Amino acid sequence: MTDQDRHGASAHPHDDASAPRAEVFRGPTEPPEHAVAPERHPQAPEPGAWLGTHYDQCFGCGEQRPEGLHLRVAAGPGVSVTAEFKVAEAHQGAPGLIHGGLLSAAFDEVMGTVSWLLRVPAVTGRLETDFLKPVPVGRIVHLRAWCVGQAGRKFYHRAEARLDGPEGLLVAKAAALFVGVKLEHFVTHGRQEDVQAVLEDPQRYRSLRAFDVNP
Ligand SMILES: CCCCCCCCCCCCCC(=O)SCCNC(=O)CCNC(=O)[C@H](O)C(C)(C)COP(=O)(O)OP(=O)(O)OC[C@H]1O[C@@H](n2cnc3c(N)ncnc32)[C@H](O)[C@@H]1OP(=O)(O)O
Repeated sequence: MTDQDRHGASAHPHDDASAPRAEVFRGPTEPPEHAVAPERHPQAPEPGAWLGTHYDQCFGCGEQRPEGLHLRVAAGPGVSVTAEFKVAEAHQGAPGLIHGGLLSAAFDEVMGTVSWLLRVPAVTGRLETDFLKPVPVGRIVHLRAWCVGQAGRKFYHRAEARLDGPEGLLVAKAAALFVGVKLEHFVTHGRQEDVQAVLEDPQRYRSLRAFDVNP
């Protein structure tokens, strides 16, 4: 059976007149035509400044999670951040290699931290990862994430991971759609004992005030 037999008159399924048109295939992580360039908040930390953990129990950046990634994220130029972590024993999938889901988690964390420069609390709507090379235990993964566009509440981010430093071997790439939310999102949906603990801790509350200036 030929392609023509399978899909009617045309040789390719996407040539079928009843199939969705090309723009439908752009994908939800691609900024639409009307997207605007993201704006770095005037009070965002200077490039090079450490952004610190947003929550000490966070798997990505929290200091209190022994098995976590312990990402240290720094503001970069424009609307970008950089970060590094060391691949630990607890991060293995195949013997001696990082678990792919944890690399995606690292991307999620750094792209999530881009929100700090925009001063808009946002959560991941969609996250795509291209795994290009295996990543061994014991190596440093250097990450960079940046925002490529905004359309209303939707923020379009990109990220890359390189071995050992900013000029190292490119091992993975990611694209994501983040959706801006109100702080109520966290307060309403989080397990209440954890939410209360955060709200009652003045140190944590100070870091959350970064978001209050935003409409
Ligand atoms: C106590 C306080 C602590 C605070 C600490 C801060 C910590 C931060 C931590 C960060 C940690 C790291 C980060 C993490 O790990 S964040 C954790 C992982 N993410 C989540 O848990 C998010 C779960 N999802 C939701 O809550 C809702 O679905 C959201 C909020 C995302 C949207 O529901 P909402 O009802 O609000 O809005 P909407 O449905 O009208 O959608 C709005 C627009 O977005 C478009 N869209 C949505 N989803 C998708 C999709 N999948 N593909 C394509 N498009 C999508 C949608 O079509 C629409 O477009 P348009 O029709 O307008 O054109």
